[in-house]
Amino acid sequence: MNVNIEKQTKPLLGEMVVPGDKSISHRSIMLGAIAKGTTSITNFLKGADCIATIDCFRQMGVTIEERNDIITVTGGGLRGLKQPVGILEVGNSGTTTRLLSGILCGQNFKSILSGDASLNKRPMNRIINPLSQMGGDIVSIKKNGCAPLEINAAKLHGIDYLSKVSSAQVKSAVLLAGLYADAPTSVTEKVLSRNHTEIMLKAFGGNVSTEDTYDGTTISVTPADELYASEIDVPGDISSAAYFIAAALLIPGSELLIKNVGINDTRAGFLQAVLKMGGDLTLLNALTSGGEAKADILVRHSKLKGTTIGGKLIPSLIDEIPILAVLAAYAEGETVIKDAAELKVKETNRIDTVCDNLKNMGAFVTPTEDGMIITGKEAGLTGAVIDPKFDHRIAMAFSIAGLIAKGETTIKDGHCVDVSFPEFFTYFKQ
Ligand SMILES: O=C(O)C1=C[C@@H](OP(=O)(O)O)[C@@H](O)[C@H](O)C1
Ligand SMILES: C=C(OP(=O)(O)O)C(=O)O
Repeated sequence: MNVNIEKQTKPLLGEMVVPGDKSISHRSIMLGAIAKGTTSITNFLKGADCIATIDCFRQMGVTIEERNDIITVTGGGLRGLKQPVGILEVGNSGTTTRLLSGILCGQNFKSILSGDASLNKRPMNRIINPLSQMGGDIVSIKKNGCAPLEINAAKLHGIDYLSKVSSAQVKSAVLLAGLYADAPTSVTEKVLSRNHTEIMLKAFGGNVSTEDTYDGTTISVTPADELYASEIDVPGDISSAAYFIAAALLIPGSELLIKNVGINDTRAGFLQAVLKMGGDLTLLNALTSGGEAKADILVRHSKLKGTTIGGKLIPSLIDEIPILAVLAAYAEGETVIKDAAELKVKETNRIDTVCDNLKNMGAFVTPTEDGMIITGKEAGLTGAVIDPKFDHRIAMAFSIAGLIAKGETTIKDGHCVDVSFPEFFTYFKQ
């Protein structure tokens, strides 16, 4: 399905909410499924990725129901999962694949995980290596370091793992496997990646601790006898809010309030980057609930300037780089995005896909090994046919670019937004 986008000159005024956070939604199903009792989840994101997570656990005998917009997950405890009959289909979701692999390494049955064409090209040695060090029996079936993955029953040992990448998926896979190990497990990251697993594990009764160490941040988990059901209220997804924040920043006269957005420090780097660019953002009604910080975000149209986005900020805004690149194309001066080589191993190579599509719209952009350099264009961008290569973040970022570009923009295969934000184009039209 191609989506056509016309230039929009009317300001964005009023209030909105965005759907629940994808990372937290995945984890609420996973922990609910291995806990004893019934977990209830409100504001769960019904995006394709999180539905893939639900389907995988249903296939392992977990009862997951929806009533009045509340999802309930009835887990049978840490050892309550049953051997799946068929292949566990993880779709487009790296989070499902990597976190679930950590859990599956601790089970006493065989399982196979496989995804779509994009997922089956993404690197899995980053989890195969540490999980194998723990004694896990996990292999890439095609021996190419990618899914499909086959996992067999094994006894797990605790390890101290120094992660090469700041990746919450790697960290979480190891910590979840650590629940099933014979001794404590730790993961050290140079820069702390999103910490939703640690926060939620505590809510389910897990014993997790975090400390600053010489090498960065070390997160430790002790083997658990059981986890216990909890109640999770998922905050709005800052990654989804980012597109509308960007639209309001770019369209003159806009003043938009986005309510109930997750602003966990390890996730909210986008807000810091926008502030560095001179964006007018105000946080209102900030509070912490279930360990996760949230707030309403008031955003007003702003004249943006170029900046450097790199270093420690990168893990906290990694999924927002496509939309930051769009903002940079409209900012005054040069924006350098660096230390973001991880972009190459997402749903697409996001350095190439962003740069190619920005160039199509007439932007001044140069890809680099670990990011890109963008020089803002006073005359603005011109509408174009955008090929997001089935990458939801690229489709949404360029829909916003199309809103302010001259002429018409067409987003090819726009339905790929279903992965993280199925109602995106409905919100967009409103
Ligand atoms: O743990 C998570 O929920 C996620 C972690 C990030 O990936 P990495 O762990 O590969 O950095 C992010 O890009 C992804 O959208 C969701
Ligand atoms: C990279 C993403 O997700 P995942 O790794 O779960 O596929 C994303 O949502 O941008």
